[in-house]
Amino acid sequence: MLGGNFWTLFRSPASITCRRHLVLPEMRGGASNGLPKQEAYRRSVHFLLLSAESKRALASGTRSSHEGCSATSSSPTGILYIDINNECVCVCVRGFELFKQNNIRQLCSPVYPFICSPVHLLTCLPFHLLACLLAHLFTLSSARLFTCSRVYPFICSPVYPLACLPFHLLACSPAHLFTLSSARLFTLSSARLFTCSRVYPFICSPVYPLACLPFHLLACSPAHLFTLSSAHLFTLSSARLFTLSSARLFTCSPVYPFICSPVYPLTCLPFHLLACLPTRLFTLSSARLFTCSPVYPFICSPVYPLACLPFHLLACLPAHLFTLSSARLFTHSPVYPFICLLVYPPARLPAHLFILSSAHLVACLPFHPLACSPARPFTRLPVYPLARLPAHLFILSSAHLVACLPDHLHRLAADVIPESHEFYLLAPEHQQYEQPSILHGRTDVVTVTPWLAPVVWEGTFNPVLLDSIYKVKNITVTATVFAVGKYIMFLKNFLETAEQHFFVGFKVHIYVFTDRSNEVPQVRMATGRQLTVRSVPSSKRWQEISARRMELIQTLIEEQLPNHNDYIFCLDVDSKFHGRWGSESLGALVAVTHPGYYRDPRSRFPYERRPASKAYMASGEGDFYYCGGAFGGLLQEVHHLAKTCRSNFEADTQEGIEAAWQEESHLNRYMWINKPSKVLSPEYLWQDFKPKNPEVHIIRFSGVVKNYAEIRPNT
Ligand SMILES: CC(=O)N[C@H]1[C@@H](OP(=O)(O)OP(=O)(O)OC[C@H]2O[C@@H](n3ccc(=O)[nH]c3=O)[C@H](O)[C@@H]2O)O[C@H](CO)[C@H](O)[C@@H]1O
Ligand SMILES: [Mn+2]
Repeated sequence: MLGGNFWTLFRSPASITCRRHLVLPEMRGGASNGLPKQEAYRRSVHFLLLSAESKRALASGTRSSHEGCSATSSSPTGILYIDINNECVCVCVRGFELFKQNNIRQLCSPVYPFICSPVHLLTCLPFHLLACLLAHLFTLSSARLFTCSRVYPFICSPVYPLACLPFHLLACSPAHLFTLSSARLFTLSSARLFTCSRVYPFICSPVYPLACLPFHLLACSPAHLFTLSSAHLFTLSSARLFTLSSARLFTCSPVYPFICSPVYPLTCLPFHLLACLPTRLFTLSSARLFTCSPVYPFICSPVYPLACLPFHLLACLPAHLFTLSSARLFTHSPVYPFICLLVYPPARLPAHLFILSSAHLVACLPFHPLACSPARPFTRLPVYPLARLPAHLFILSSAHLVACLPDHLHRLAADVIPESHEFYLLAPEHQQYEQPSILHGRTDVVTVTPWLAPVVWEGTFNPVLLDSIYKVKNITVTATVFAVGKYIMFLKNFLETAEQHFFVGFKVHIYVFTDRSNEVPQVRMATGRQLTVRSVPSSKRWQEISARRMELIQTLIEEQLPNHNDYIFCLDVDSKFHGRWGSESLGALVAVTHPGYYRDPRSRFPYERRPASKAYMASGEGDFYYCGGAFGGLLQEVHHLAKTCRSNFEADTQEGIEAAWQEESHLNRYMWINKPSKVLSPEYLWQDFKPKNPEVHIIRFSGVVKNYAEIRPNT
């Protein structure tokens, strides 16, 4: 038997070749294949730990004979097994072949599944993912760290101070792993150990390109430490160090003081950060962190394999997070949906964010409101003991594994539960505009609601600034307008004035719903603006036409407007634009105060007052009276509104009741419960017949005077 410390087997070629147990296929051939034993050994570079049972299955597919034996056997693929105290070491001469075997997963030892697992072949995934698999995780957490010395000698061996970071080593991406086990490990053990520093030969060796080393090693290297420390370490060190290091201190090798030392808690800290290879790190620290290129090429670049793991960086430092979010969030790169999207699918949030939430996310709150939201379960996670990384990785496993594969990224995007983008008001860096004041401004009107939604009046916003903020978001603003029956006559004016005033310079898509498609006027539209005509049935009752809009808006959003990050406004056609209606009106849920009632007490509001109706508003209830002729917001918000109003309207119809002002009544009820995030002043829907009040400095949109009897199908 090989005895307790398997490491001795690999420690030097000499020690290997003199052991009968390790008989490699080439060695069997002896002189016939002309390979010196040492060379044969070097080629037997991939080793796996298999259970005896797995070994049997792999070797022959039979259940015969080998259990507990110390003999060797080989498969046609040149795999050789050695039993060590009932653990089986599999030495694979042609490792890649072995890894390519389809059935390898079943053949893998539960003791060390991740070595044989095909998931390793995901080349750009770093150790987390390797470590993430449930099986691995358990292996790592339960068995390895403390008990594995015999089974996995090179981890546990005192010769190998990385004992404190077992999975780091293992974690090396497949390429690394192979490299390590094949080229490096043995090379190292043979070549480096003698020539390099006694303490950590293979790190210190200039022969060893650090670029190929797993970052852990970087993290461990005193030399790197200094390099890294300038930018990161001190930043990182402040809060966590002592807590985190506590667990380590006992287990770490004195050979590696800086791992164990409370001074160097990076062992337990986000080594992801350190994971950047030296060149990257410089890139990071010099170019990125401070300059915050909006493009963030190093993340997206295929040259940068960590591209798949931006969240590590996110997770590491609030600074990064901010940096990243400021760079990313408005670019919405499809390459990086899960970063760029403002809303993480809660279940797929980078686990680090979960884990670090107690420490980090609070700092990031404004940028990651959802991540921090008390509504999200992960925020209730207890403070994560970072020192216990296996558990940490366990959480990772549920979230990451899927999320990291490039082809899953797009799927992720589709899974997003969209929510408000309003937190991400990212202005261009050098935007010049007039200094704002919190002392001077409109005093004749109220500019904020009791729930702190802005009320948009002329003089309360900077249009240039707002446009620059929303331009970079590359949004499309949809507008719906209904022109059924004779109302088609209003359409031309509506469209022409929209060209002049409605979101000029933005992508605008106007949907016209009409029963008279052939009468839709030809209106020249600017680049980026388009018109779509949809046919709708006419009706004998104007009330029905008006109310049915909710249903059609709901359907439109469901069928045609999948991008939930865009905005929509639903407008009356019998109106014209007279002044700017632009980005200042954007918000998650936007309502316009009715020009006829904004000076009135709520008792005078024409809410639906019959309790039988689902639009019922009791006396003493209600904020403002909002008009049915203009409302909007994020697609998802408006969708919810339209769906709700439609179903309430239809429920009323079932009960034989029609609200006082049809869908407008339902809208008001809805807005009472779902407070609009932005309220537009009556500037945004005036009525031509009404003289302008002094507080109204500009009329932006206004209902034309019309003869109801003439244009409506019924009166
Ligand atoms: C300015 C304002 O807030 N207006 C609202 C108000 O009355 P209005 O008097 O403004 O209602 P309205 O006659 O303009 O009808 C609302 C809209 O429905 C469409 N339509 C209506 C009738 C018709 O035969 N063909 C047609 O296309 C058209 O887009 C019109 O703009 O109360 C209505 C209650 O139902 C709606 O809530 C309106 O939005
Ligand atoms: Mn109208």
